[in-house]
Amino acid sequence: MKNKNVSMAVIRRLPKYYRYLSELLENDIKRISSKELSKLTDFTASQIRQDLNNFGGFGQQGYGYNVEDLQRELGKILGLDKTYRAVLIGAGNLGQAIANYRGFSDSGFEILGIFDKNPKVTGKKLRDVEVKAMEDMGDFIKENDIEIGIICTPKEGSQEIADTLVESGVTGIWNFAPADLKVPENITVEDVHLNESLFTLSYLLKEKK
Ligand SMILES: NC(=O)c1ccc[n+]([C@@H]2O[C@H](COP(=O)([O-])OP(=O)(O)OC[C@H]3O[C@@H](n4cnc5c(N)ncnc54)[C@H](O)[C@@H]3O)[C@@H](O)[C@H]2O)c1
Repeated sequence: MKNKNVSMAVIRRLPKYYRYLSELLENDIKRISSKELSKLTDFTASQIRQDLNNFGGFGQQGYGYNVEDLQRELGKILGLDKTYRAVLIGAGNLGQAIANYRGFSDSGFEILGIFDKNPKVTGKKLRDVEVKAMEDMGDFIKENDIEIGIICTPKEGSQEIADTLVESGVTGIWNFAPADLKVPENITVEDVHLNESLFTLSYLLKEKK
């Protein structure tokens, strides 16, 4: 599969293709042209063909794409054909919402451990997972072969949490804290900065007036 040096812009479009293809499959639609996929996704047909060609191309001239094959292959490209073992830190409003959402575990992201520094929160259960004290996190990560850390704490303390995650063997961080974490090169951080997204909306609304 020729997926070396694929740009981040392409990678960021793949989940959207995957989502629409999954919906098509649910609706029992067996094939789709890049033109039809373009109408759904708002990407141009040539963009779609170019994007998919990065990975070897899956369409056939005059036929389009086989929805099931393409969805499965994109799933593999996105790494969704395996399960991921994760811990979540910060069992507050956001942490609880994420831990309670079944969609993530259905996609193969299993939250096996939840940690919080507040003793009033530790001992409580979120979807059968007991919230543990931060002191227990390092050993838990090592013993349970955890790959992903989900940070749902305030900015303060988030860098120290990231450091502990990395020292303990985590290789991916899903970061909801409004902080730019410093991590070694071999560690992948995906930030979800909800406020920044909201401020972009605010800008775009202002520009329309
Ligand atoms: N709640 C949302 O919808 C939302 C929206 C946008 C951004 N965020 C961001 O997500 C983060 C969490 O927000 P929230 O609303 O869930 O906050 P919250 O105050 O409800 O929960 C934070 C939890 O983290 C724990 N915590 C704090 N510092 C810690 C540390 N150093 N180690 C371990 N645990 C620690 C607290 O005890 C608490 O249980 C914040 O950074 C916030 O900016 C949340």
